[in-house]
Parts: sequence; C-alpha cells; structure tokens
Amino acid sequence: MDQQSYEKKIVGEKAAEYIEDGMTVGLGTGSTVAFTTKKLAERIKTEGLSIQAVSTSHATSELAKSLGIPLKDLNDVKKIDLTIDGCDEFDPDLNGIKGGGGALLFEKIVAVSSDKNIWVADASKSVRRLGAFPLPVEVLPFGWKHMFGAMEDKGLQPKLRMSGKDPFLTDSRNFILDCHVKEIEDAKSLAKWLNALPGVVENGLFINIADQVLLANNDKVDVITR
Ligand SMILES: O=C[C@H](O)[C@H](O)[C@H](O)COP(=O)(O)O
Repeated sequence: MDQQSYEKKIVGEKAAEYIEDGMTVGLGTGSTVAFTTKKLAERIKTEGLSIQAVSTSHATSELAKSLGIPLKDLNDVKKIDLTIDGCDEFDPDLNGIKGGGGALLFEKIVAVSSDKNIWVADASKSVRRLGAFPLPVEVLPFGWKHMFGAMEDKGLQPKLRMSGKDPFLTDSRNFILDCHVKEIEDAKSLAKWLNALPGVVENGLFINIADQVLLANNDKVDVITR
C-alpha cells in the first residue's frame, strides 16, 4: 500500500470511532470514507452497534448494502447526527472543495442536514488556499455550453468532465464542469456567483460545513476543530 492509501486508511478507520450507538450517520463518498464504511460494518458485527445510515451516492449505497449496513432514505430521517466524508482540499478555516468523484450535490444536501460533519483527509488535502484542485460545478445538460461560456468569461477555465468519449454523468444525470481557478480569492462570493447562474445545480465549495477534519500526519491522526 502506498503512503497516500495508508493515510486514507488510518484516517478513514479512525473516523468510525466517532460513531455512537443509536446514531443516524451520513456516509460520504470516495476512497477515504470507504475505509470508514468498512470499519463501521465491522463495528456493527463485532460490537452489535445499532445505527442507521444515509448515503451520499450510488457507489456508497452499493458498498454499504454489500456490507450489511442499514440504509435509510434521507426523506425518512428527521436529522442526521454525524456525517463523515472525504474532501479534495481544505484550508485553515476548514472550508473545502469536494466533488472530485462527482458526488458533491448529494454530499452537500446530506452535510447541511447533519448536526456534525467530520472530514477525513490524507496529508495532500491540506492547503493554505483553495483552488489548486479543480473546482467541480454540477450543471444541467440543457444549455451547458452557455454556463460554460459564462464561467470562461469569469476566468474560471472550465473543462467538461469526461468519462471516456462521453460526458461524465452524476447520480442525478447532470454534467460536471471542473474549474481550473488555481487560487480562489473569495470562496464565498464565487460560490454565490456560481449558484446564481441558471442551470448550475450546485458547486463544490463547502463553506462553513466541516466541524472537524481528521488529518493524517505520518502514522498519526491529527484532529482539527473549527
Ligand atoms: O465526489 C467526491 C467526494 O467529494 C469525495 O469525498 C472527494 O473527492 C475525496 O475523495 P477521496 O477520499 O477518494 O480522495
């Protein structure tokens, strides 16, 4: 296992310790939180932990189901006690970019419905300023070239995400425009500007959402709290 995969494993597994009996848990998407999901399944089996989970993507639902984790529809739970998710970048204020795997829309809906959000991050995710990781923006396929044009005019250097020869499709069958901004100066106003464009469904800037980040630091896990 390479260093980055090892870091994903230790932070992912550590996060499963934060889940308590009786909780409704939001399960994020990606390779890091997959370790949390697997560890959670192990805890359910060995400790008899009783929880219910809400998933943020088709991929996570499939993984959770295969491991026997009880899943609920978001509409059937009043609130989520704790959501654990990965991130693509986070800054010193614990704001971040998400959506590298295309799951940003459901992830954001689940995150804002949660009492607490913990992100699990390998060392590469910690940045001084957001933007080196291309910012994913989920858009409707209808008229996407016009949204693309508006983003281009704003200097965001969008690129249509592809999956082979076809546009990548999100779980909601939308497209993703990845914006190569490099350094985002004002994340809050950029997020606002993007979401005000008709046809933009959601952007991957997660501002004031994470309460804690579990960050891999060699063999240790640092806990950073907002
Ligand atoms: O859409 C994907 C999510 O936002 C992921 O949580 C994010 O891309 C991090 O993924 P990973 O844990 O695989 O690095």
